[in-house]
Amino acid sequence: MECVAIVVAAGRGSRVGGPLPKQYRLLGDESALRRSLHLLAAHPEIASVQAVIHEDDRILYAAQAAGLPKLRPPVIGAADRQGSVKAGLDAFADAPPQIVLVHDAARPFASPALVSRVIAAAAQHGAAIPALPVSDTIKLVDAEGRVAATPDRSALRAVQTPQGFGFAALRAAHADAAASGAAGLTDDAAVMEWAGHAVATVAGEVGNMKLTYPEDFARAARAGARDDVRTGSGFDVHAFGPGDHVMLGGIAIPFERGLDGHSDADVGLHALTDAVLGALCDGDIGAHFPPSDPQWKGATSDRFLAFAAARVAARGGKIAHLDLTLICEAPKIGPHRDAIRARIAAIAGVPESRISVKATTTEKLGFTGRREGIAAMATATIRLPEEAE
Ligand SMILES: Nc1ccn([C@@H]2O[C@H](COP(=O)(O)OP(=O)(O)OP(=O)(O)O)[C@@H](O)[C@H]2O)c(=O)n1
Ligand SMILES: C[C@](O)(CO)[C@H](O)COP(=O)(O)O
Repeated sequence: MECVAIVVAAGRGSRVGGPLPKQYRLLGDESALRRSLHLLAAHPEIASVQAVIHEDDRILYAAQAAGLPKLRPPVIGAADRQGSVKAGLDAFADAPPQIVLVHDAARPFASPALVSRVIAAAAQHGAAIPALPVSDTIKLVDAEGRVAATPDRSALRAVQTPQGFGFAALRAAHADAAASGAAGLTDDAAVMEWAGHAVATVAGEVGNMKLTYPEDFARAARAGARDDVRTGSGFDVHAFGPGDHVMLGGIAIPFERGLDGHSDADVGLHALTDAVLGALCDGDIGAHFPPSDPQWKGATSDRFLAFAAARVAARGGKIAHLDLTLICEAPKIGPHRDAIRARIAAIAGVPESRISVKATTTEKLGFTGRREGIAAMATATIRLPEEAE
């Protein structure tokens, strides 16, 4: 069952104000839009992601989308959210998927678990939205602000995105609503209700706030400060054997020997993979890629680090920093340091400015000093959302 996602990001953020639309403002080191795109693009059940943007934001968007997988070219939105969602749906007309999620760029803190919950419920019920019980008493007021009624709070819910739907039903509902001039439908569930469909609810998340007012950015900063920051370490050794190059940090370095190993023996990428898995408390490289399994014989080690990085992303986390130390008398690492940093950055999907590569000898002492092999130590720092607990 193919599932795609639409991220609506064409709003102007007038209630927040400021020189940049709110979805492009930085929250720590990333914008709300990039966080929302990353959440969906990294999710294993989502095939592709369609962003809907304002025509004035093409350059801003390109910077935020850089390097993210599964993104389709953006489409231009409309004057209201309802019209922007319709533009996103129309972009899939040629190859309609079964399920579509619609998510606000302005909700950057949804978790991968919530995405999975909505997809499962949408597949089962045809329409599903995250909902939370309300804790305030809600009043209906008249035009003068006088209380007209107090609805029964136990039946009220505050609803969020991502919202999930059968694609064909949502597209038809939006088309009919637009043709009938039905306006003021502030979420996609309301469009489906208008068209006569039942909508199921799943548990929402307290942390899945929408950035609507200036104060929400201060709240978001406090939430970010509660991220679960973890460090992992990794260590690996491979002995020299016959060959004319060694693989180190994902690049081939010409040398008078090779490194022995079941895979390509890239001792640097192995140490980094274990460091990332260690930070996740997710076993080690041997548990995920057993040397006894013939399919890993001769494998290039970039897949091991990419796998570990994907496990961080699947938990809604990010790699904040990788630090690799290569220990050998030869080959000389210095001339290759920049190439190694660039390669590790590309494999792990982390900016190069967050990758450190160092080298040292053991002053001719021990097995590395006797030029019997190469050792590598690594440290990884990752940030997981608080919900990951
Ligand atoms: N014409 C619009 C209006 C809104 N949105 C998107 O819908 C989401 C929820 O809307 P809201 O929080 O109201 O954003 P804005 O419309 O930008 O905010 P404001 O009403 O304060 O201008 C946001 O990700 C916003 O970018 C959109 O794609 N197209
Ligand atoms: C879709 C939504 O986020 C669900 O709570 C909300 O309705 C969007 O409202 P907005 O006025 O467009 O921000």
